[in-house]
Amino acid sequence: MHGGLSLTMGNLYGQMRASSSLVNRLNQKLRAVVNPSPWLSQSRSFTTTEGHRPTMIHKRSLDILHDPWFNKGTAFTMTERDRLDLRGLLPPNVMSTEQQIERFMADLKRYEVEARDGPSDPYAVAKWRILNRLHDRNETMYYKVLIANIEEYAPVIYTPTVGLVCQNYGGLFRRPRGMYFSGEDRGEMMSMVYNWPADEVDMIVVTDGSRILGLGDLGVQGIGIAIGKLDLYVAAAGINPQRVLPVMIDVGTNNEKLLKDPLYLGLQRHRFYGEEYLGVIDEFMEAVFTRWPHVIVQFEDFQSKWAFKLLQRYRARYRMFNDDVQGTAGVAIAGLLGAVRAQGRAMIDFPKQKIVVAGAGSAGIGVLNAARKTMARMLGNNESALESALRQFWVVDANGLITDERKNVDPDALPFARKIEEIHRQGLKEGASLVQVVKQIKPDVLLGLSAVGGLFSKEVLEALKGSTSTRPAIFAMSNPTKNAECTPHEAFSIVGDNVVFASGSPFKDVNLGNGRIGHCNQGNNMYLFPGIGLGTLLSGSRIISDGMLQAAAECLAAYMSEEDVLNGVIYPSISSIRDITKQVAAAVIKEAIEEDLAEGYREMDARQLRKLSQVEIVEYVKNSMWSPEYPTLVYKQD
Ligand SMILES: NC(=O)C1=CN([C@@H]2O[C@H](COP(=O)(O)OP(=O)(O)OC[C@H]3O[C@@H](n4cnc5c(N)ncnc54)[C@H](O)[C@@H]3O)[C@@H](O)[C@H]2O)C=CC1
Ligand SMILES: CC(=O)C(=O)O
Ligand SMILES: [Mg+2]
Repeated sequence: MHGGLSLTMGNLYGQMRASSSLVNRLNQKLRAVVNPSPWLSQSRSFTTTEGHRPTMIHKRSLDILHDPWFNKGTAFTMTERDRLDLRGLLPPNVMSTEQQIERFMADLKRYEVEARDGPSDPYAVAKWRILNRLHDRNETMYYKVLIANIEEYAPVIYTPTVGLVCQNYGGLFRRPRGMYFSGEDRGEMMSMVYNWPADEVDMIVVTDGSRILGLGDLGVQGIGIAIGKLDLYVAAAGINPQRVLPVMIDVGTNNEKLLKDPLYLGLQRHRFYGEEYLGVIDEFMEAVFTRWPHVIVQFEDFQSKWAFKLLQRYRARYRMFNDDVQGTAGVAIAGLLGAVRAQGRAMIDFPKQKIVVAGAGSAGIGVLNAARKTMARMLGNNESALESALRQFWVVDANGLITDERKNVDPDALPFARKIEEIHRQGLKEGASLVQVVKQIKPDVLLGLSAVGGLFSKEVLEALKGSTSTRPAIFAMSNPTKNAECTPHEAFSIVGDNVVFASGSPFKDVNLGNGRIGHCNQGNNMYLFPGIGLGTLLSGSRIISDGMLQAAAECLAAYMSEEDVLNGVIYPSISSIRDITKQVAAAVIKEAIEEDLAEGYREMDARQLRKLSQVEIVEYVKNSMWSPEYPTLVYKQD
């Protein structure tokens, strides 16, 4: 790999006899590591053609990958990975040098063609690359730039651009970030977790790449979403970047294109399923919680079938949550309550809202469950309230309206299957189309988590004009931009100037003429997950309870003033995300204390935590948040 640049030990000592000043210099080098300087590499007398004898190296693990002289990237063989503590620090597929060059060249050539992310910003990927290079070079500066310009760069490091980055990760991959646990690592995870250099890790975001945003199965390339989410943990929640760990669990892919791509970086086999799949995830959880017992694990972008199962499997045992199910639910609840207030009504009127949801996957069902519970609490918090809340929802998936006549309804969606007699009375039937449902129900809210761009077609939006609400709300929450169910321009121009609009990825506000603005809110779980993680960390709660999640959602809902919501502004600006996160974290801590879950964090033990006033909790959160400032460095010998 290093060809003429590498030095074998025999060759090195032979050359050392030739020059005593060089000997001194080389001795110096050898004390630390056999790591030839650029000067040496250019010296013709040191060029070797041997290349078969080993190069001695006094480095291990990430230090090798970050050393341009020794790094071979994806070309490290499995035995080398084991010998040098590299297992898990690289994607699992071992590449030849030729393949590496081919991948690099392919990326270089398609640069101009694929650096496009719809009409929003043709240079988004180019910006991502520049930011990524800074991230690799200087973390402090990277986060300084990100925090100071969060509104401008969140869409680059997060949705929508991160989606495009994941799709092209094979080409964009340069220096590894995070860990890769693969199905081939079974039996090894407990030891390989020690290959990560940090003794303390606060936050892990893990994905298996099976449903990245609305882009489907991207296999090992999904690591980009874990990196993007953790960037927000640092920028918004002030989690120390040395204590975050993005993780990809590579259990194969069912993406046929990737399976056939010789340059794909992940395991080239179909996904594990059943007990085999669970075995891999179990082993991963055990390994990370053994090494870092206080870590919080955020599950991200797992396909629905596993999202719910894994949540149920682990939530009582580990400090974990599923962002797509639980984070999204909280953000949607805050927005739905905002939409009620935007109609000039009190929040307590929420149980009267008629809500049509398109999409019954991890995100849609998460939102439905949370909305049902919120309504039930307002209606008396008992079984009959939970039952009657169900009447407010109509759920449409890829096969149309879900009723109890449907065969093989997903168990998580089953409670929301409408009774067929009731549906007939409403002029509908099993499998009715979205447009038929909107026409007949005349809902207050139309919420999309379908991953189908343009699903809220002209016809659907025309139908929504018949809404019985004084101010219908449209949540086109699917990501990235091209998957949004409609654009704000379509919503305002077809349904009317009065609608409340939110989308998962950012759009610009719409000029309605005569100085009026149609506000485009960003309804994205980024407003909650950083605060849920930070609040859990600082409370020392062993689990993340429903109450803590509810407190986070209520805090976000309360963040907006009456004036804001009446103007159709139901979510805050991302420029205040650090402040929002601080408040959300404080609400989570308060709830953990009330539920007697808080065990404290570092010097702040449980007893002291319980004594804090509301103001003091906020202060505690603020003082615990990391800020990007250069520390003074002093050398200390081991
Ligand atoms: N804004 C936010 O904060 C978040 C947005 N999302 C987005 O939500 C979307 C869905 O995510 P998951 O629920 O995990 O995906 P999923 O794949 O599990 O679910 C998609 C659902 O949409 C349904 N669907 C497909 N075609 C449809 C059609 N023509 N009409 C109605 N329904 C249709 C499917 O039957 C399925 O129930 C993704 O685009 C994701 O990016 C997810 C989490 C958070
Ligand atoms: C925002 C997010 O988590 C998603 O689209 O999956
Ligand atoms: Mg997600």
